Amino acid sequence: MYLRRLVLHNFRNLEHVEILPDRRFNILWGANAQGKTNILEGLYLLGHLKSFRGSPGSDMIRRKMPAGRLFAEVMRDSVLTTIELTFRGQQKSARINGKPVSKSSEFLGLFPTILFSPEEVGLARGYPAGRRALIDRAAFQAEPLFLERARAYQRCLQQRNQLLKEGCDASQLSPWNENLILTGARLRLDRITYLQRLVPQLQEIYRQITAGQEEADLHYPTSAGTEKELREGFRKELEQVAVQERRLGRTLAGPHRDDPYFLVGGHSLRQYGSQGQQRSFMLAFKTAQIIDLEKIIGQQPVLLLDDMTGELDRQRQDFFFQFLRSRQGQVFVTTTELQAMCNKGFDDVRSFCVIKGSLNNDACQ
Ligand SMILES: Nc1ncnc2c1ncn2[C@@H]1O[C@H](COP(=O)(O)OP(=O)(O)OP(=O)(O)O)[C@@H](O)[C@H]1O
Repeated sequence: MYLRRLVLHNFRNLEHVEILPDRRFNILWGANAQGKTNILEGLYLLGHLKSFRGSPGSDMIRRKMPAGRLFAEVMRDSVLTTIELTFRGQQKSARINGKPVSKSSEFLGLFPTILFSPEEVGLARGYPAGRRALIDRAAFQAEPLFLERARAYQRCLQQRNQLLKEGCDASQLSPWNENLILTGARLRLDRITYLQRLVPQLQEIYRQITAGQEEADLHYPTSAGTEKELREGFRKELEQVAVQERRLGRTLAGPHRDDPYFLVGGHSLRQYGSQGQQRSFMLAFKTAQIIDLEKIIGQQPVLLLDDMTGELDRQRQDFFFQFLRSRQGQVFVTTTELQAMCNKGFDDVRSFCVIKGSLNNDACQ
């Protein structure tokens, strides 16, 4: 699977950019704040329908313009599919092969991408929500059904929080408890199932990155079990916090509060990990995610690497670029240093110089 053509129109600072990428390695280069990451964001949006920057759709439209548009030609097993996203005000509409799409599930999965960005390195040290989101995004991509089930939990959680806020009585809350337990246990099981597949791979890669010097691990806070056991466990947690929940008016237990812990050498990465260990962990996580996704979907996802040079030292970069060379998939990487990136040993590299929201290879020579 690869991207054959990309058009970004009135998207962020890009007035009209058209890219005919190489099937393997593409470098988006230029000075700071020119629009390189905006192009990656457009690619990510076409795969995930969401920005990795957490921005609302209206932020994506070029300032003073009524609408922005992303268009891509995707080749998969010699079949061409066109995908298109249009942003107008707060509205976002999607098309596949020119036909409007009503359900996001029809669109998701057509253009699988995996992002590696410097911001993600901070997740190991940050709030639990970031670590949950990292795992969820990876799991949803491999198993789109997980996303539907996670949304069912979120909807139930919001309703239950609303009732708690309004000071409802126990009988009103009871059906919501049951639904929360059902959907919450399912969400925990989905996360645990995904991690059971991912973590052995992550451990192996971490060993390789550190030349066998260190071990990494990732634990989900609720112990694995059957769905029934997870339901019973969640029920007990809710019973324990029932009084406090009524006082504070919100749900205090459940998968929305779980804190997955990342470990290196048996110690918490968040509390004791060095910068280098955090970077290595994230590199191992992402590499494991790529390998897993390739196995699951039988296609190579497109990799989006946002300026990794500043985040990874030479040894880790060498490891990662060796891994990239060993696979066949398409890669887009942003950098301010073209030459450094060209020296990574790729045979086919196409570079695009980004200046003030336009492509201009001549001006960059
Ligand atoms: N909606 C928008 N309309 C116009 N310009 C925008 C919009 N959103 C962001 N920008 C501009 O896009 C530019 C940032 O682009 P981008 O994040 O792609 O930079 P970059 O080339 O990746 O830089 P760096 O190397 O610093 O990461 C900024 O100048 C910002 O003001």
